[in-house]
Amino acid sequence: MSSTKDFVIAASSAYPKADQTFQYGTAGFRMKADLLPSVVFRVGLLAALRSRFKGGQYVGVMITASHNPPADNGVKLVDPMGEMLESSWEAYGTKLANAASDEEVYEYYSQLEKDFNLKPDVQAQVVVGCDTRESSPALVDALVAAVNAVGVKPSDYGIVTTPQLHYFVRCLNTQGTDHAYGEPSPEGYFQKLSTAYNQLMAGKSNSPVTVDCANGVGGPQLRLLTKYLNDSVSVVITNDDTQTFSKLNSQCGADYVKTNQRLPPSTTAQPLARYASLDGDADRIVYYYTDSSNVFHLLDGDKIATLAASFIVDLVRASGITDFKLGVVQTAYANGNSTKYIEKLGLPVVCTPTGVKHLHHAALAYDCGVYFEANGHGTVLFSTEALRRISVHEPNTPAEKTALTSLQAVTELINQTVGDALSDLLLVEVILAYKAWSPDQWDSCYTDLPNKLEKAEVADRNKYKTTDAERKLTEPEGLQDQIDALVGKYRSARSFVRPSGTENVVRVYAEAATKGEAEELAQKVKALLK
Ligand SMILES: CC(=O)N[C@H]1[C@@H](OP(=O)(O)O)O[C@H](CO)[C@@H](O)[C@@H]1O
Ligand SMILES: [Mg+2]
Repeated sequence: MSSTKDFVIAASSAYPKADQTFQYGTAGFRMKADLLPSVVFRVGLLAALRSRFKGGQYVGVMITASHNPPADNGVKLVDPMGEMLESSWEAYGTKLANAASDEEVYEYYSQLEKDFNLKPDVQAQVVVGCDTRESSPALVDALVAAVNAVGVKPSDYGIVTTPQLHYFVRCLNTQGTDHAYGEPSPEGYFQKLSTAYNQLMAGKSNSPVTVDCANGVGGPQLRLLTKYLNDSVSVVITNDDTQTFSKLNSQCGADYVKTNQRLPPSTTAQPLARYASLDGDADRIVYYYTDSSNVFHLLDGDKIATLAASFIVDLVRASGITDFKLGVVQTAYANGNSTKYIEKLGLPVVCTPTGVKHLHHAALAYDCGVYFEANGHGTVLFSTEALRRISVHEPNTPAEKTALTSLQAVTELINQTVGDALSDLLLVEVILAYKAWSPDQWDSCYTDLPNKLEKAEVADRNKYKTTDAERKLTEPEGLQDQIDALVGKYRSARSFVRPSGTENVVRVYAEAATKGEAEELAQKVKALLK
C-alpha cells in the first residue's frame, strides 16, 4: 500500500522546481507564472499543515498577482480569521519552495509535522480561489494535486477577488458561533454588503460613480454586487474585459492611476464626476476626479482613511458612545499632510512598515482601527469589545438612535478581514452621500504634498536595511546621511529608501513643497543608489 510519502513524492514530481531561489514575501510568492507550479504545489502542502496546526480550521490559498502584469502570478495563504499568514510561517513556505528534490519536499513536510506535533487524526481543510489570469487554472490544479496527495479534498471557489476569499475563510471558521461572520458564499458576501449599504443609503442618493476594474476579477464581481444594490447611486463599470488576458492591469487600474497620477487613457473624465479604479484582484481602490479646469486630482488611500476615520468618529459621538478609541494606521508612503490632518482631528496615528499584515496588526490596538496604504489597500477594524459595546448601547435620543443604527450598518458594510475594494467603494459612496460632498469637497480636507515614487534596480536589495518603520536606512552605511543632506535642501521635504518586499528593486519616495522639487529630490536620491 502506498504511503503519504509515496503520494507526495509522486505528485511533486509532476511539478519540477525551476532553477531559482524563491521567497515568501509581503504578498506571498509572486513572479512569472511559468516559474510557479512547483511553488504553488508546495504551498498546498503548507496550507494543509497550517490547517492541521490550527486544529483543522479552514485555511485559504489565493492565486493572484494583484496589480502585476498578465504574465505574472502569485500565491499566498489566508489564516483562519481571514488574516494574512502569520509571519513566522513564511519561512517554512520559503524553505519548502526551495527544497531541491521531491524527496526533500516530503522530508521537510514531515519534519514540520513532527516539529509541530501534528496528529494524523486532525483533518486539514483548505479552500482556494484565483484571479482571472490565463495561468490561474493550471496553478489551481497544482494546488489541488498537493492537497490531494496528503488526503485532503479542497473546496474551490473559482474566480473570486482576494478579499472575497478572505471573507469566505472567516465565515467558514466562525459558522455556528456567536461571532459568525456571514454565509461562506459569493451570494452571502453580496447579501451582507448590500444589506448594510441599502440600509445606510435608504432615502439618500448621489451622482453616478464610474469604476475602472483593471480588466480583472473586480469587474464581474462588481457587476454581480450591483444587482443587490438599491438605485441610490448608479455604478458605471469600465475596463471589465477579463477575456482578453493581455488587458489585465494594462493602462488602467489602481496601480496605474496611483503611480502615474493620471487618468487611465481610456477615461474621458467629466469635471467633478467621481471615478474609482480597482487593482487586478480588487483589494485596492483609489478615487479621482478632474476639476473645472480639467486638472486631475487623486483621492488615494490616505484620503479614504481620513474620510472613513472622521465619519466613524462622528457617528460614534452622535450615538452617545463615550471612551471610544479610534486610531489611524499608515505607512511611510502616507502623504505628510494626511498625517498632519489626522493629528489635527485629534486622532492617534501610527506608522508601520509596508505590507498589510503590519498595518492590520497595529489597527487591532484600537476599538476602531482605520488602516490604509496610500496606494488604496486598507480597511477598518472594530474590536470584539467595540462591537459588543455598539450592540448593547442604549441611545438616549432619537438622533442617537439614528446614528447608532448607521454605525451598526457601517460595521457590517466593511470587510473586516482585509482591505476590500468593493466594500471600500460602497463605504466611500455612503460617506459622500451622508456628507453630500462632491469629490473636490472631499479633496479639500487637506492638500497633498507633491510626491514622487521611483524604483531603482540594484545588485542586491537585501543590502538595504531600514529602521523607524522603514523611514530610515541603517545600511548601506552613510547613505541615510546623504539622503538627509539632500532633503535639507528642499522645502517641506521628506524622502526615504527601502527595499521592495515584492519586486527585486529598491523604492525611493520623495515629497516636497512643489512637484518640481519632489521630482528633483527623488531623482537625486535615486542617483545616490548607483
Ligand atoms: C509602495 C507600494 O505601493 N508598495 C506595495 C508593494 O510592496 P513593496 O514591498 O513596496 O513591493 O506591494 C505590497 C503588496 O501588494 C503592498 O502592500 C505595498 O503597498
Ligand atoms: Mg491587490
